Amino acid sequence: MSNEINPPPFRIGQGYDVHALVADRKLILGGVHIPFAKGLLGHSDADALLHAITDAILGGAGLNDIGQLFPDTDPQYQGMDSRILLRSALQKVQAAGFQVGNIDATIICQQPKLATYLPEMIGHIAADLAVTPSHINLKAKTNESLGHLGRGEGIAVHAVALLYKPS
Ligand SMILES: Nc1ccn([C@@H]2O[C@H](COP(=O)(O)O)[C@@H](O)[C@H]2O)c(=O)n1
Ligand SMILES: C[C@@]1(CO)OP(=O)(O)OP(=O)(O)OC[C@H]1O
Repeated sequence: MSNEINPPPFRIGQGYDVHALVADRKLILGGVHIPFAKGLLGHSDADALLHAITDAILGGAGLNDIGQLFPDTDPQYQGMDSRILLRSALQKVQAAGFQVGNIDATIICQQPKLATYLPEMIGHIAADLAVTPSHINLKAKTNESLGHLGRGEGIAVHAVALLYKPS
């Protein structure tokens, strides 16, 4: 039987984001303010973790990407809390008939150490995606001092999302 007539109930999505670390900005990841000498540069609050997850769920649903939905040329998104963008993306994903199954993400961050902040980030993401925290997994890795990420010039995030169509 053709997949077009009877598509599988599961879809995967992948997301990636990177932002530069600069002075005089707050470091916000997963909606958590992390005390550090630098923060991420961006049009919004530059929450690279939430942006990668937003792109993963949008990608899974075939809904383009965060920059197309929320352009960085639009003043309404300046300084925007990225949790609002994530919740807005979820509404679009749900309107397309999908729910979030689980999320797995890796934050590539030479400094600061993030492990103690991950549970709070998971709580925010779970609440915003209307799932329990057991559906969200986050990992932090250094870049072993290699390259621009290893020199602490920025933070990057890779995320995958499993979406399903409720039967
Ligand atoms: N920003 C980070 C980076 C890493 N961690 C924790 O350290 C462990 C070892 O990281 P390596 O990159 O050296 O493999 C990692 O598994 C995390 O638990 C962290 O908390 N914050
Ligand atoms: C979130 C948006 C919108 O404010 O801007 P930035 O904070 O610069 O982040 P980016 O990861 O470049 O993604 C898309 C944007 O349009």
